[in-house]
Amino acid sequence: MAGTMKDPTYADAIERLNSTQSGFSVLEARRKAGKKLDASAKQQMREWVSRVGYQATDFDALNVVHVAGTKGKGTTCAFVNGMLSSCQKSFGKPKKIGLYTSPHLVSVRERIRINSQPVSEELFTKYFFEVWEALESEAIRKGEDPAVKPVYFRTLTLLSFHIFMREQVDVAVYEVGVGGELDSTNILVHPAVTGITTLGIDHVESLGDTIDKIAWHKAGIFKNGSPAFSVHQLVEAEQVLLERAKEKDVQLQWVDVIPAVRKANLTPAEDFQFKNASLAVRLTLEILKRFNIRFDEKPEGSSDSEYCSTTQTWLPDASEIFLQLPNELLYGLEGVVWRARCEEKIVGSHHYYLDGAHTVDSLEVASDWFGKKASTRQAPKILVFNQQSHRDAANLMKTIFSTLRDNWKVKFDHVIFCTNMTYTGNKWKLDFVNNNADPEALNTLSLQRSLCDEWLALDPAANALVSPTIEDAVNVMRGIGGEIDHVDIFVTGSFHLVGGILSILEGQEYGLQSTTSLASG
Ligand SMILES: Nc1ncnc2c1ncn2[C@@H]1O[C@H](COP(=O)(O)OP(=O)(O)OP(=O)(O)O)[C@@H](O)[C@H]1O
Ligand SMILES: [Mg+2]
Ligand SMILES: [Mg+2]
Repeated sequence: MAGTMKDPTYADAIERLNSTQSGFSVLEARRKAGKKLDASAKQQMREWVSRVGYQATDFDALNVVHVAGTKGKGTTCAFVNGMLSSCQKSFGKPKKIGLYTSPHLVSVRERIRINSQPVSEELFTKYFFEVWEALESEAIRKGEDPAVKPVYFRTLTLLSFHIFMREQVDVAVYEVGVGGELDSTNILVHPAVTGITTLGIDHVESLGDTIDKIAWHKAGIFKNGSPAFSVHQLVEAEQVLLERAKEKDVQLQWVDVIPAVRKANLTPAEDFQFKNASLAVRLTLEILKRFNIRFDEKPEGSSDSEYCSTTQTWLPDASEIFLQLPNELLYGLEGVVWRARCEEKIVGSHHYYLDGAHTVDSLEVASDWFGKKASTRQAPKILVFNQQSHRDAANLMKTIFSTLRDNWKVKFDHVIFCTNMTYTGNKWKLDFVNNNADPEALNTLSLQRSLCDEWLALDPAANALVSPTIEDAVNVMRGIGGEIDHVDIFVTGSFHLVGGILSILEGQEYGLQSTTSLASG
């Protein structure tokens, strides 16, 4: 077979995977040409899938929960996974739960999990090369260039399908990558259920710059025959979702915050999190129906639930407002730790607040969360910020500044702008390689320098500085507050940044322990 290696290693797999990143120059060219997501994307993805030996309908067997949205996708998927895991403990089913999310924090394997654990290096390597070699030999058979491969995210999506099929996962929870309609996950034909989380503005270059265009894309995951749920949205967005549902003959159900979910102990205890969790409960109930899972005890206040008097078992009706959650669902929700989202971590006198937010909406949320916590204390405050992609980094940075000033009267004493490079001396961890950033801008730190100037214009009293790597930033911080017993540090703007800080604070092995991103039950 083409390109077959003797005993390929995990590093070999990651190197090949990284070679599929579009690269900065391709992305630039595409941007300049004003290229939107390619309308033939789905057809191309079906072609790749067939080269690996599947038809899209084969994935019906995965009982997929498919989730789109601007914010809260990953969290909602993690909640569904958490509840299914705790049902698995009580009822022995589903037997294997797949979870496909993005981005990753420290290891790319975090994106593909089975029963909450990232797939092992061994399995990842084995299945990666099965996919890779199938793609090459099919290309050669068709007289095409075997070097042409699907791009990074598509390759990972292909790999996830292959792994979940080969490992005989019986439920798979899928987070959409970008948008919905044209996303590589959207070749799914009969998902078990689809869900839309909160919509806002992001990825304007490919999805459009208004909420109705964005809603149109997200609604692309609705499938005839699959129940669909969405949290409430802005009026324009709701209208588009309803129209798209009608066009596909899908009955769309709106999800309000479920009173019983409101009582759950969730982190952060913010409104958006209760919305994510309520949506997740509704999605999970659809899966429980498929597996004929019913609860033994009928929780109080669930009057018109689906109760079976012969077996004395019970499943809440999805449309019901119930006041108390079955324990499996409650513990499943409460056990979820979705790392780098409103995460607090204490290291000596340093109290870290970490959130990978990188849109205006989510930075407002994250800044409010930090403000609420940190404004109560007289302590030095540090901000560490990076956003290396083409999002409007200056605008994102200003969102942090004004949210904290206006809502919490919080100012930062030190502001550090660093790159997304983890270690000093240009050392990258393979899983962190990002070919999509402008290499020239990284070398000259031009983005960091201009952000630094703009911050000083907003707050001349701040000690604002530029740091070439994340490790350098951590070292600078270690030198701050030697005598002081408490320093509040807000790290935000990018998952690469937060993942980098965490791996420096927790060591290389971070992200591969059982506590990573998800701990359930
Ligand atoms: N429903 C929501 N509305 C607004 N902000 C949210 C919502 N849910 C989560 N967030 C914020 O967005 C951050 C990212 O959450 P999450 O990873 O669940 O989103 P995502 O949709 O997967 O994002 P990404 O586009 O990065 O994959 C969280 O830390 C939180 O601050
Ligand atoms: Mg996104
Ligand atoms: Mg995500």
